[in-house]
Amino acid sequence: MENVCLESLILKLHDVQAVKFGTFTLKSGITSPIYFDLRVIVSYPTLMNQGPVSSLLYQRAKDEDLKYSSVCGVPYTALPLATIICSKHELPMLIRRKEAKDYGTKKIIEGTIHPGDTCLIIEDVVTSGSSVMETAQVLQAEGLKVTDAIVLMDREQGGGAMLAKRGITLHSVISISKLLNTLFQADRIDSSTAQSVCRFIQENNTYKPSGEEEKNGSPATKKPCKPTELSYGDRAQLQNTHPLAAQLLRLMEEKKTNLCVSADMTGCEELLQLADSLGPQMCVLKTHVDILQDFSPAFTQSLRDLGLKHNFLIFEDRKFADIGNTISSWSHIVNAHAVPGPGVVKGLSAVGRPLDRGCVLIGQMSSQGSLATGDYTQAVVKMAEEHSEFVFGFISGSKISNKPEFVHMTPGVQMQSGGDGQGQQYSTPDDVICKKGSDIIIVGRGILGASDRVKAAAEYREAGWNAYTKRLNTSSQ
Ligand SMILES: O=c1ccn([C@@H]2O[C@H](COP(=O)(O)O)[C@@H](O)[C@H]2O)c(=O)[nH]1
Repeated sequence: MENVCLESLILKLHDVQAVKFGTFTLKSGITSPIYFDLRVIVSYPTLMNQGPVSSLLYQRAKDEDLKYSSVCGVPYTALPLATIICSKHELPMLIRRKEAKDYGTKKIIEGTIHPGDTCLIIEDVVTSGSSVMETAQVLQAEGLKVTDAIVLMDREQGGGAMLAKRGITLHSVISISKLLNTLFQADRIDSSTAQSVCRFIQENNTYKPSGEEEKNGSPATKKPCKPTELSYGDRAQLQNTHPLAAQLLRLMEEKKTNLCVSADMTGCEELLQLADSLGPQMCVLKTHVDILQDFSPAFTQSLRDLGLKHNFLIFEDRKFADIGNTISSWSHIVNAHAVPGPGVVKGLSAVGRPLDRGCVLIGQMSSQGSLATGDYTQAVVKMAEEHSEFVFGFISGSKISNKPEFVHMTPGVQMQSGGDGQGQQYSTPDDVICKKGSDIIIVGRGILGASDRVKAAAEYREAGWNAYTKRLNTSSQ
């Protein structure tokens, strides 16, 4: 099924308000942040007919190579869809009545029934799967076989698993994940709406597997709703992305690197040589200039020149935690603890913003026993969101904000997990980027301690990038 076609259908469904976001009370009494009203599509003939709905439903059955002799739409919304499919492809149709007539034939199924034949069910939206099941039972009572159902929109709330348990395979044209991703990427919804819908879907699964199934894995278990991961390049283009974060994400995509080298050394010359030799491998060079014994303003200029030469940003890891009237204005990125309160960000921003600098807040630390956890980390995320004109990301062990405009940078990375015996805790590039959802690996001694630093940096770069592409590929769709 062509993606472009699917995406254009999703946008059209949103245009005609067949998909709505807000607060809706469902038949069950549950409050949902999303509502589907596909009944409206009957008023849009191009959407129904030449438009993609009926053709995509038919195509889905074709893609699965399903064998069936008749088609039955679940009343009422799917009735006209089944009609279009059957008339276009010259297939016999069956109509299920909601109530049997109390006169004449008293039939509940209209059309010619050939017991033993297979009937394909068509449905507009599936939540629990009960409507598909009711129709299947009526058809089965007439001697028909029902093995598959095609649905335009699967809410991914357990309908597929329930039907699978009863021998019916559900094939969906649009998954909720695909819908959310398409609308998000088209700027129709923001990331917090996408996240809240996902949460709702995950927390409101209608299928309760039996104890035995839980042990053995429930039938047709799907990947949970999860918005598709945006690439670094896509995130650079988001409206809310800070200009410095956009520059960083763009250069990461271009250079294919998410490696930040932590240049913890005491001599300017050695540091400049390192920056020059590792420049092609990294997106950021992190410094601790307070440990440089021969620091001078000329050094910062040379470092900036190398940044331009190799297209990397400079991050001075000063970890400001004061009232905020001091800042190193020569580095692109600074970081701060949130402990002093928002004043630290305001102070740094007063100097840094006019120079197009940006700040990352320390949300978590890699050191053993760190107090930056739980509510503290959440408070840091809130502070970042409230000061996103200057704060564009975090130092953290994992992704701590779902907003794709924020960049996560993780220290404590080596090829083998473990520790340095002095409190530093190491995770691998794959753990940090793929499993924990961070964006940038910060590597110090893993590279500085290697006999061949260029080779080691290339290996970390490759490991970090592979973990990122793996993450992109394993996200839904
Ligand atoms: O939580 C934190 C915050 C910052 N760092 C800094 O990262 C590097 C890590 O160096 P390695 O040699 O790779 O251990 C270092 O500059 C720290 O100051 C951190 O480790 N943890």
